[in-house]
Amino acid sequence: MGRKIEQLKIPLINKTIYLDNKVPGLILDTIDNLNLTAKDGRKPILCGKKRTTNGWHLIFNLPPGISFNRVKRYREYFQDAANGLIDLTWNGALQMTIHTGRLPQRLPYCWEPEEYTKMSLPAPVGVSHGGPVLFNLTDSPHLLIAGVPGFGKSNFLHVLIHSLLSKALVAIIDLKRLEFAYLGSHAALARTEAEALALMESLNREMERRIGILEAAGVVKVQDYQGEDMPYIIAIIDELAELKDDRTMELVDRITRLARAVGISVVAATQRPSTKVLPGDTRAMFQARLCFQVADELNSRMVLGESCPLAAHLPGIKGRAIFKFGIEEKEVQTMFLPLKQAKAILNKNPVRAWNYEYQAKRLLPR
Ligand SMILES: Nc1ncnc2c1ncn2[C@@H]1O[C@H](COP(=O)(O)OP(=O)(O)OP(=O)(O)O)[C@@H](O)[C@H]1O
Repeated sequence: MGRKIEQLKIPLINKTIYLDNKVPGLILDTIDNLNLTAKDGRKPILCGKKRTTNGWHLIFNLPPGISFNRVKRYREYFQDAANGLIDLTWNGALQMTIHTGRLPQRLPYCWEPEEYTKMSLPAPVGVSHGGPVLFNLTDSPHLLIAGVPGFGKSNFLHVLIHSLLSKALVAIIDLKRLEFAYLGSHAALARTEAEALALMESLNREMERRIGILEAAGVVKVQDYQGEDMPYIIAIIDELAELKDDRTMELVDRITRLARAVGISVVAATQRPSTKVLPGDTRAMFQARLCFQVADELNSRMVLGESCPLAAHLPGIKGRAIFKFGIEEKEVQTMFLPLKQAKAILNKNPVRAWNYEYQAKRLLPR
């Protein structure tokens, strides 16, 4: 994990809750009340407990007849009882990590990609109860962002773009036309349906070209290719629901299915995560999900998966979201990058112009 974000030192605002001695007892009461017992009447046995900087860590032995999956189904009840977020893992015993500290309500933008030398394309998400959260975009190339208006989707896109500009080419579909205009000379911008289609077509051509080159070189992914410079490309779509053209959506689907190996990622944001906006098959290609406040549990489950209603119960704090990557779900506070600061950063530090000039012709006829 990088030093820069760790240095921010997550303030634990509500220490009275986090110091609450009653949490292990409340979890045991919940086990009783849920009647979480095997057929022979045996219950999970608490065999270890310790305080952490951020809450509690409890270890349970499960008797035969109670599976880890069965306990996981009751996670919401344990969270309500402990008034915190709970991670459940299994390593021969049930590990229950309870986060009862509170996250900061605002986290200023602070990012140095050079510190993450082991990741080819590090993307910052924010901080969780466990510390900084970031992921390697090349491991999980596509990211879906959702949430009702006004809680931080666009701000997160600015954070992501600024964090990646020095390492990747960025193409943006912004049919709302205003939000990303200031990036006009740093990224390929598509602001009409026709430009969005042209952008997706050229990304598709670039994908095919790269697949051909890798095939001829006998390598399976861009990271292993030693020939011509093939920068990572991030295609950002702000408000997926605005893309009405079937052909554009077909190309989005094709790129999410085939572009992983050739260094092209799609990051799509939407207020409306329904299957009409994003069909199930395409949705499955987005392995990383970031969900800000949503209207109800149904919407949360649509974005984060059947078992995750958490985004419907987020506190009404701007920038607060649930990040899901693989089986991990984390409540995060995302970084805040006001537009004025974003512009100032660009003016001070014109990024990657050489690469942009070289590749832009392929990305978008301007
Ligand atoms: N991470 C954050 N930390 C603190 N405040 C934030 C954060 N993200 C957004 N905000 C605040 O919330 C406001 C709305 O954010 P943003 O425009 O990103 O929301 P949105 O979900 O994209 O809404 P829309 O769908 O209408 O574009 C911002 O103007 C800013 O004041």
